[in-house]
Amino acid sequence: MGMTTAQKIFAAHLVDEPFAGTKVLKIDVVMCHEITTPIAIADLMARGKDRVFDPTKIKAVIDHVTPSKDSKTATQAKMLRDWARRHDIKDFFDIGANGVCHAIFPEKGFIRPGNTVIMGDSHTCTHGAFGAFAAGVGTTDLEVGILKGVCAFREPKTIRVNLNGTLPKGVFAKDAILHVIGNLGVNGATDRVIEFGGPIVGQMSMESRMTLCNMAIEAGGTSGICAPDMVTVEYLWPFISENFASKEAALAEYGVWASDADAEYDKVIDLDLSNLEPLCTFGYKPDQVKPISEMAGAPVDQVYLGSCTNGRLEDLRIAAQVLKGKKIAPTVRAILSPATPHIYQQANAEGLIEIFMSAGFCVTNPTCGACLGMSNGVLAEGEVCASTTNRNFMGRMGKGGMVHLLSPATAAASAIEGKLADPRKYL
Ligand SMILES: CC(C)[C@H](C(=O)O)[C@@H](O)C(=O)O
Ligand code: SF4
Repeated sequence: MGMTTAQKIFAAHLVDEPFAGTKVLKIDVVMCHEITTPIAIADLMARGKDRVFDPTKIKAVIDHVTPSKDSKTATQAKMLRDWARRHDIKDFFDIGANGVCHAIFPEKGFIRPGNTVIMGDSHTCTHGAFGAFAAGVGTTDLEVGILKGVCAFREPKTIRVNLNGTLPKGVFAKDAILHVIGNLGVNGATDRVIEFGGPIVGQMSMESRMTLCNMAIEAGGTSGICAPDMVTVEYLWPFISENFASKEAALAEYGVWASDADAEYDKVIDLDLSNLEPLCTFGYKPDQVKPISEMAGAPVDQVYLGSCTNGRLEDLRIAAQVLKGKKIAPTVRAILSPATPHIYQQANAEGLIEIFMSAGFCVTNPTCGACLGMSNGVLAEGEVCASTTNRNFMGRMGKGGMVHLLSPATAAASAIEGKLADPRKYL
C-alpha cells in the first residue's frame, strides 16, 4: 500500500506511541513568536525548566506587534528577546531584521521537505508548502517541543485536493484557496491534512503554494501539504547547493516525500478552476465566499495588503501592476505591510514601493499588526476592510469592524474604486 506525504513524515519521525493512535514525533523545527512563546517561557521558568532541547532547531521572531506599541507588547518582546539570548538561539529576528513568521522563516530556508515543524500559531500550516508536516500547537505542546524536541499528534488522515485546469487571468492562489474553503466548509478538514496537487499546483511558485497551505487551517486542516518538486528545489537552492551535486540530486532526495501514486486518501476532491472568478468573502467565516462580480460595489473604508497569506513579493508585484499610474479613491485608506525586510527591499528596488506610495498607500514596516487588529491599521466600529489576510472573524481587525478576504489584485482594484471591485479590468 502506498503512503501519503504525511504518513511518510510520521513514520520517519516516530519516537513513541504511548496510546494507540497517539504518535510522538521528533520535531525538526520549533518556531516561536512573541505572543505565545512568552507564556511557555514563563511556565518553564516557574517549573525550573528554563532549557531548550537544541538552540539550532529553534527559530524565533518578534512579529505580531512591532515596534512594540505599549508596555504589554514591549514586555512580550523583551521576554522572547531575553530568552533567545539566554539560550543562544542564533536564528532570532528582532526589529530591523524581523518579518511575519510564516514569511521570514521560509525565506531564510529553515524548512525542508520531510520536516516536522511546530509553532504556537495557527497558520503554521503554511510551511507544508515545502512538503513538510507543519502544525500549530498550544502552549503545553510548545513547552514540550522547546524542552524535548518532540510533539504528540494523532495521525491525521489526508484529504487530497486536485486543482485542475488553468487559472484564468485575474485569478490567483488566494482565489483558489477561498474556493477550496468554500467547498470544504470551515470544519471540512478538521483533524485532516489537506494535500494540494494537480496541474495548477505544479505550476505555482512557492509563494503561491504558501498562500494555499496558509489557509488550510481555515477549513480546520492540521497542515496543508504540497509535494516537493523542482519548484521547491529552485526556491531552496541558495541554502542547499553545497549539500548536493546538482538540482536533480536534490530533487531525487526530496522527491521521496511526495505521496505515492497508490496512497490512500480520506477523500479526493477534484476542482476544475478554468472558469473560476476572483472571489471575496461576504460574512464572518472564511467559507462564506462569492464571486467578486456579485460583491462589486460594496463599501470599503480600508484596504490592507500584507500578512502571512499575501504579503510576499509576488503579491506586491500583482497589486502594483493593478495600481501603476493610478490613485486610490479619496474615500478609502490603503495600507501595505511587506511581510519581511527582504520583500520590502526588493519591492523598493523594483520600484513597487514608489507605485504604492504614489497611489496613496501608507507603507508600514513588516509586521502582523493590522491582520489581527493589534496595530498599524485597526478598524473603528462599523468600518469595513478589503484585506489580503486569512481571517474575517467578527472584529478581527478591530472591534465592530468587518473584513472581506480577497486576493492582492482584488484588494488593489478595490483601493482604486473605494469599494469592492473586479481586478480583471485592470490587468
Ligand atoms: C497570536 C497567534 C496566537 C494567532 C494565531 O495563532 O493564529 C495569530 O497569529 C492570528 O493569526 O490570529
Ligand atoms: S499575519 Fe496574521 S494570520 Fe499571519 S501570523 Fe500574523 S496575525 Fe497570524
